[in-house]
Amino acid sequence: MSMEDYDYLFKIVLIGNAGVGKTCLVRRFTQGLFPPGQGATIGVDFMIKTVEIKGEKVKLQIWDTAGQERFRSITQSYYRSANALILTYDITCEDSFRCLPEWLREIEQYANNQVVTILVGNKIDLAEKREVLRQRAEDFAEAQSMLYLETSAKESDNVEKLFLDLACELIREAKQNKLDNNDTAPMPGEGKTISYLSCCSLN
Ligand SMILES: Nc1nc2c(ncn2[C@@H]2O[C@H](COP(=O)(O)OP(=O)(O)OP(=O)(O)O)[C@@H](O)[C@H]2O)c(=O)[nH]1
Repeated sequence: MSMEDYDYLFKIVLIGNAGVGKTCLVRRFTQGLFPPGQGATIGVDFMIKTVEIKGEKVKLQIWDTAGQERFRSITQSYYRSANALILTYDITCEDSFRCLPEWLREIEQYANNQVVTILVGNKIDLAEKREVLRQRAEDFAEAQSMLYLETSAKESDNVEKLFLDLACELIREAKQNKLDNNDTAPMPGEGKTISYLSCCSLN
């Protein structure tokens, strides 16, 4: 019998400006809590959570990177081995949205070209402070062939959905790759689009 206690292992890396809520999203998902007075991440942090999807055990290795510019050279080295990237911004902070093209350049430069990327607008509990309209973010995500989801780490809105839908998509891709026997591996530089995930609707 195998010593491994899971069917799949995926690496998910969170990136985005400082203060958008990456650490809170990870803590909410892995520990079910919203940490009071969450300090800035130094370098990179990581957590593990194993979930069961349709009878298969999926181990998620979740890497939480520091948004601050001065850690960029450390965090870049985590992109390459990522199966999925969660590009996060704060819906109450126009600046964090305006920086997205910069993050996309980082992804293009450092991530592998099969990486699955999802754009997340966090802090939807602060609706009255919203600076980035949902439609604008959806249009941006669509133009970049990314999925889009809005979350609240504080209120636990869409946080489970974010990670579980990603896990479903990664399983689907892993199965597809096995079937294709790598015949249809994307050409270098070719982006990866994913269709929206209804396979694991959990609500
Ligand atoms: N209202 C609200 N506040 C949030 C939410 N998520 C995070 N915050 C707050 O936003 C601040 C930054 O959260 P972090 O999770 O540390 O942000 P980060 O993106 O990990 O920041 P860096 O580690 O510096 O890159 C904290 O004060 C959190 O309490 C949310 O969903 N709603």
